[in-house]
Amino acid sequence: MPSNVGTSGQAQPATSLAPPTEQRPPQRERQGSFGGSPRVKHLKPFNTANIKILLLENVNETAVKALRDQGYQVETHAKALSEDVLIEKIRDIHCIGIRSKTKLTKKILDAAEKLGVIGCFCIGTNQVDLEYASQKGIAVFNSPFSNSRSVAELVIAEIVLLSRQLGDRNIEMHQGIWSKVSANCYEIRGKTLGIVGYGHIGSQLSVLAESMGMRVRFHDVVPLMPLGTSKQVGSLHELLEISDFVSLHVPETEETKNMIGEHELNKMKQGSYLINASRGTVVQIPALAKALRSGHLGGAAVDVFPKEPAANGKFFESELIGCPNTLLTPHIGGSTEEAQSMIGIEVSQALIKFINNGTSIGAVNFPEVDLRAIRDEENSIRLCYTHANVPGVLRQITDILSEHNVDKQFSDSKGKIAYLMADISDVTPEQIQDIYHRVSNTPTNIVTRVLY
Ligand SMILES: NC(=O)c1ccc[n+]([C@@H]2O[C@H](COP(=O)([O-])OP(=O)(O)OC[C@H]3O[C@@H](n4cnc5c(N)ncnc54)[C@H](O)[C@@H]3O)[C@@H](O)[C@H]2O)c1
Ligand SMILES: O=C(O)[C@H](O)COP(=O)(O)O
Repeated sequence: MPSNVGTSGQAQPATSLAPPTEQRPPQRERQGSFGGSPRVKHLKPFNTANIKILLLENVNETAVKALRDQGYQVETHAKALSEDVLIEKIRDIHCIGIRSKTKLTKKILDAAEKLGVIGCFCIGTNQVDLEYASQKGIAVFNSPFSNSRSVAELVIAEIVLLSRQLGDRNIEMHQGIWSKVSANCYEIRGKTLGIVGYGHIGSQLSVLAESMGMRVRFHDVVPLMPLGTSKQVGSLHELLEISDFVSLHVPETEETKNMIGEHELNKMKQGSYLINASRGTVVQIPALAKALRSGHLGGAAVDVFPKEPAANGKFFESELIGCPNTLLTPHIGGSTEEAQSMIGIEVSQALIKFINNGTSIGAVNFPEVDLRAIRDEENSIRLCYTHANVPGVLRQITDILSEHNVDKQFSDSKGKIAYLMADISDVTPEQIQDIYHRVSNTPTNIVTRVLY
């Protein structure tokens, strides 16, 4: 991170921690003063123009604008970058924004010398090595539900399209073939929709499907409140056996990889349909292709694939190409103007709060810590300390801060790391340097930042 946003134990020059007042950006904004409420300090890094942000995969303009408005240097790319280029680019940046295509592996994260925060401008975070990111003190944010409605609406459309074989009729018409059929075409009213994974998308889909007259049953690994008249069933197999449509809405995890293979497809009803808008690895594609070609399944809609092309215009290949009544879409479940705009706003705000204030609320891999606003005093600072979650750390920090006036402090842990925020008042530039130096040299230090 930039000058006053120290990284792994390396002491920063005194000037970067305590710049002369006239060099500071306009950082003091007054809060509305109902009944004389206290003034709050608007924390900002010393020189926001030092903060370099790399946004890939056509992250929405709402985010680009919000981040540029902060004064950060923002570089944008419409596509994902190749591994080699990414390794070069990531070396020097403080924050990266990606969508579902960019894989932030251990190898890539190791190349990132200054990276402090990652924004996934989507729901899924499986493309990031979250555990390794936390070990390196890199916080990861996403947008947990801004595109859920878009995915649910797409699935509703697909249910209707599949049960009327509209994909195939449309292809035929474009080939000049008139083929008016009603055999094996159905209304969706009264049919059973089986939802696997009843989270943000699954539950939204449940409400929409019931409003179309469907009967909804779902399977989830945790007991959840059924919406409307839907019901949770005891097992995946039970759901597969009773459903006319099965729609998958689980995250990519070790448990969901290859969750739907030959055995599961055989459990599904003759002529039923499978929809996958979750992650490509959840379904075994050769087994699905076989079930479609044999006529055991009546059709499928697939939006996500184990291997997806890196960019528009690149070649796509799959065993599903040419299968009967099979709708293939290029991972567009969340690709609507509304969703992308909301995601841009939500994730950029989380990144700004983390960079400027240290707030980790909403991070997927980090303890969630926040403090109320810091007092608007010239010599007050905020210490943000990411450290190994081992006994005795707080005692060391208390020792270091014991000579100072700690206004407030909060810390929390998640797995192997912990995160502490402390607001300290009446500190001189020399004392700030000393605090930074001593905290960042503790043996448990991962990242120490001082904000003012
Ligand atoms: N196609 C797209 O463009 C698109 C868009 C958004 C999200 N997604 C994918 O959809 C997934 C689901 O999104 P969401 O917002 O509903 O997530 P969510 O976290 O709100 O819900 C996921 C649900 O799956 C359940 N679950 C986890 N493991 C399970 C298992 N083994 N068996 C059954 N249930 C299990 C969880 O308990 C949870 O209720 C995301 O993780 C993402 O990968 C795809
Ligand atoms: O995880 C998600 O939100 C979806 O898979 C959408 O990803 P995208 O932003 O790459 O379209």
